[in-house]
Amino acid sequence: MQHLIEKASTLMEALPYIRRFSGKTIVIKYGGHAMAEEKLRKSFALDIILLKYIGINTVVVHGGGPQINETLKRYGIVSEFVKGMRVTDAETMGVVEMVLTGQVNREVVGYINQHGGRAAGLSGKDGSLLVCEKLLQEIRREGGGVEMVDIGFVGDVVEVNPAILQALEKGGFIPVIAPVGVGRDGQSYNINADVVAGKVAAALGAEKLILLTDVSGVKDKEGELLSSIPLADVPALIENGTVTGGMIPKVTCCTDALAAGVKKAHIVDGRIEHAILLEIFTNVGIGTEIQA
Ligand SMILES: Nc1ncnc2c1ncn2[C@@H]1O[C@H](COP(=O)(O)OP(=O)(O)O)[C@@H](O)[C@H]1O
Ligand SMILES: CC(=O)N[C@@H](CCC(=O)OP(=O)(O)O)C(=O)O
Repeated sequence: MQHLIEKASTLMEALPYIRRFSGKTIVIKYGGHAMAEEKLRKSFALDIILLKYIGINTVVVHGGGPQINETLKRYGIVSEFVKGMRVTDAETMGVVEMVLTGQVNREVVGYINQHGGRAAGLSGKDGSLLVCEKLLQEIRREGGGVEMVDIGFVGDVVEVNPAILQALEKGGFIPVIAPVGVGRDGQSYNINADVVAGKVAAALGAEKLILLTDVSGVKDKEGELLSSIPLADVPALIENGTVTGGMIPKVTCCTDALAAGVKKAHIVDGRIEHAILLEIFTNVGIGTEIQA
């Protein structure tokens, strides 16, 4: 009996959030640690299924950096990163597309469906969802000056065509997107998955963007968690070296998404079971909110 009362009171606490988000869109970037452990894969799948069940239009974008690294290593291909983006030559692009669309996407769709959901996998090529041009990465040179660096087939998303996502939603499916885009000439492009999540959230006018990662959130120079960061403070955190590497695309895609009208953007600890439900349905802050 006590157990039932506890369950009912938890549900009552969640009700205002359920009402608020029902019928709205939430975009979730799935990556890092949450993909590596069975219990976290299961809790992720169950959270996504629950969101869909209560009427939230749920869209998943997955990463796969560690899986790409593993396969590149097997082929003896070395890759480097510039400001969190993988330098992607033609050979690397082949591996990236194979791993993201042929392996990781299938696995993520598999976890969700295995636990009772209806996920359908696609990449940015399907329905021309993510049209890209080559991204030139801006690098500040010591002693001043800025240089635009060509990092290969890394995509700058210039057009999002969400019709395919809307068609899947109508059919009751949960779209699971691999971060590969297409140029107007048919060239495949490698896109950072956080960037894809931000662009898709903006195109769908999402209520929330949640980036699951392998740390507790954005930390300051002393290693303390910053539970909220005003949008205007983000450039300085990058300039002064507080935010580096893979955290750069995360914070910048949150600021871009907020500027494009997404209501809330969060960087959340994917190592916590049911991190998504805790973020959406409770007052417990479990990461960093980038505030508009
Ligand atoms: N200020 C910061 N706060 C937290 N993590 C940071 C910060 N700056 C850089 N990082 C690094 O960013 C990483 C998260 O980015 P990434 O490895 O690309 O994650 P994911 O695989 O989840 O996309 C963290 O593991 C951490 O090493
Ligand atoms: C351009 C670029 O860097 N693309 C990423 C795509 C995968 C990704 O973003 O995976 P995570 O979210 O796990 O890091 C890459 O090649 O690793």
